[in-house]
Amino acid sequence: MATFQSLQLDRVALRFGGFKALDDFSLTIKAGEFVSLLGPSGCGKSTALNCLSGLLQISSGSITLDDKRIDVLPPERRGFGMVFQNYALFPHLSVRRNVAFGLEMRKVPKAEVDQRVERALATVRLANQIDKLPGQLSGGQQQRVAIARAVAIEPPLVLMDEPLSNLDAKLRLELRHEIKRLHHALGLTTIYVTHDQDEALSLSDRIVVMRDGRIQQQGTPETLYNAPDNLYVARFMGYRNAFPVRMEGRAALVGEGIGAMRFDGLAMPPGGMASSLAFRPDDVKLSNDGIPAEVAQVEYCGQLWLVDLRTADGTHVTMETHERVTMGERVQFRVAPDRIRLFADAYVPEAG
Ligand SMILES: Nc1ncnc2c1ncn2[C@@H]1O[C@H](COP(=O)(O)OP(=O)(O)OP(=O)(O)O)[C@@H](O)[C@H]1O
Repeated sequence: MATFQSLQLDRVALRFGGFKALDDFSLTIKAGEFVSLLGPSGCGKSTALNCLSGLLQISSGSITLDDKRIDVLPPERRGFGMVFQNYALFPHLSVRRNVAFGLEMRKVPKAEVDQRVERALATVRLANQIDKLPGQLSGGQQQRVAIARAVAIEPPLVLMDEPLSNLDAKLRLELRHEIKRLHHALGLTTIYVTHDQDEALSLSDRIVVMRDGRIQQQGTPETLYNAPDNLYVARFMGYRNAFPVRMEGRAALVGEGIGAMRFDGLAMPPGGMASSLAFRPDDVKLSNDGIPAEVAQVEYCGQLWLVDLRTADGTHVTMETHERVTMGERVQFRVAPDRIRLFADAYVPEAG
């Protein structure tokens, strides 16, 4: 496997006409890391990946691999492995020939090509499908061929653009485990684009949350999950209960009048001004002396119930619980102060 110490993007920008799809994008990736770019559709994830691969030419800034400037090189000279959402296999070539293709392009001797193809296919557990055509394989198997093709060239970096999006839920989970296993087994440095919070959390050493072509926050999955910097990142991390907030002394108030929810003992955001508040459904607990609410809706999800609670002033709070509740029931709930985040940024209703 080709090795390096670090890959650095320094103030990279990419403009399509007057539109900045990527702006002031700086990121350092160490060898062996698994880094996810996470964000909604159109935030610039694929653009960032394509700038790395060389499919897009950056407008300004630089990309360096150790001390070598690579943004000036064409894609084939960068030599990164790529895995796309739509597999991008040659339909008329066998699995063996698909995986061999990149090696043949690099003029690797035939005996070594055979060896490396077989090894790569064994790694993704497809050794017994080597002579099939892509059309004779399931979606999950085709994506494993694409992964084998990417790793067979032993690249310094593997770039994956939503590789699991076209698969059904069960296969997605299976292949997610497979990607994690491969990453550890091969020590692959991987940059992974996704809009799926669970994928990013389960796979990554580090997550980079993007918005409008810029980095909002980067950190370990635990940091982003437990301490998002702002409401935008929080929503991506599952803080489904988000509200505008009013401070009265040290108390945070959500809603109006006597039905307002009151939270005490919360940590203020840096700067000391709070405009919004958020917490996750799994941090809402039923309690005998909490905030009164009525159960407005219950969804059974197998392991738990997803419950829509309506407070006295009509505010809706989503709770995940293992306790059975019924529609119309009157309950009380609590959220531990250390599970509630106050943010400086203003509350905006979620799009869609
Ligand atoms: N060739 C292009 N010409 C003009 N604008 C483009 C082009 N390619 C992408 N864009 C715009 O750049 C922005 C970022 O696109 P990009 O594909 O990187 O987003 P993304 O986060 O990967 O989204 P998705 O998850 O939908 O693929 C979008 O607003 C998109 O419309």
